[in-house]
Amino acid sequence: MALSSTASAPDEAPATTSDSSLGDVLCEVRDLHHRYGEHVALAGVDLSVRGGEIVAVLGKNGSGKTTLFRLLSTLLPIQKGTAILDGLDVSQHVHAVRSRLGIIFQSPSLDIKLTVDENLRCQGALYGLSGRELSNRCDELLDQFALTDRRRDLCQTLSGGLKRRVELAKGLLHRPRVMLLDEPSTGLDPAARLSLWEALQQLADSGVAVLLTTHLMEEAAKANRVVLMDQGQKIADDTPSRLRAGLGGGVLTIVPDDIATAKETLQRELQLDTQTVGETLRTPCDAPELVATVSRILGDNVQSISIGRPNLEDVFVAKTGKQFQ
Ligand SMILES: Nc1ncnc2c1ncn2[C@@H]1O[C@H](COP(=O)(O)OP(=O)(O)OP(=O)(O)O)[C@@H](O)[C@H]1O
Repeated sequence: MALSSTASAPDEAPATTSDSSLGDVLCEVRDLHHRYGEHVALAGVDLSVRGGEIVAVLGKNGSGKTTLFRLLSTLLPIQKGTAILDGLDVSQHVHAVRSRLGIIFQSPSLDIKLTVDENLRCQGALYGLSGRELSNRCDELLDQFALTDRRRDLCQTLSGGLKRRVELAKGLLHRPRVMLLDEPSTGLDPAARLSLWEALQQLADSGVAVLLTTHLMEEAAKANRVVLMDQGQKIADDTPSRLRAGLGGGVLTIVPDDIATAKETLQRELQLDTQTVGETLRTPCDAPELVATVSRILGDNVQSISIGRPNLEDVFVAKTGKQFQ
């Protein structure tokens, strides 16, 4: 069994964008509600994203993330509340809002029977670009996303990561001020995710407001700010490090052989409440001596015990009393 009281590997890059380096608020949502019939999908959400900022909306399946995006992208009418994009009221300026918005939805939007170039050109034409302007813009984006040498390849021959980069380039052709990405990492391997995040950071550095949804903790932890959603409501909104620091103290992580028995033993013997997270039991812990006590109580039924910093999953559990997964 491994015992450790050192901090676990950090799950996030620190939020590096200081407030002074951010631009104007380009996306603002106030008291946004949405119902599908009797079902409440959004119950009064407030949210803002400034130019240069990457904000991750993190929530379990069904928490309302996609609904929020559909409203912002004018695909659903706003029933109650307001959404302002680049100074324009979304419910009143549908076409102007669309021209300022880049969107990447969960489902792929590329025509895989066309080349990379052809996909970009079709998109450009939809936004009224043509001639030299369109050619120059395609060249610029292909270069930015390291796609120039693949421009004549059919999209069906590209890897998942490359396809996502083409989608990003496509979404950026018309120079949107706000970029919405719904679960952008879906289906990507770790290397492709890394490359996608580099591209997102470049975007933010160029002044674009980036708003993305995710249900991946490690992805949200890379954003400048995380908005935690649960059952159509915002339950937290801060930088990843401040959210984690807000919990204070550390978190005890136990990897038992038999998780159910260990949970029951800790409750019975120590009155210790633990949350099951994957194959582990986790609980807030400010007393390092608890490691030895838990080890003694669980005996052979434990592979490792460690104390580390809280992660965003711990924040979610603390705010909602529910497990994230
Ligand atoms: N067209 C619809 N009709 C009825 N209910 C819907 C519809 N679309 C979504 N919902 C419900 O609204 C709630 C919010 O759904 P939404 O898709 O916005 O959540 P989400 O956080 O994006 O989930 P996921 O991570 O699974 O995409 C869920 O309870 C969902 O079942």
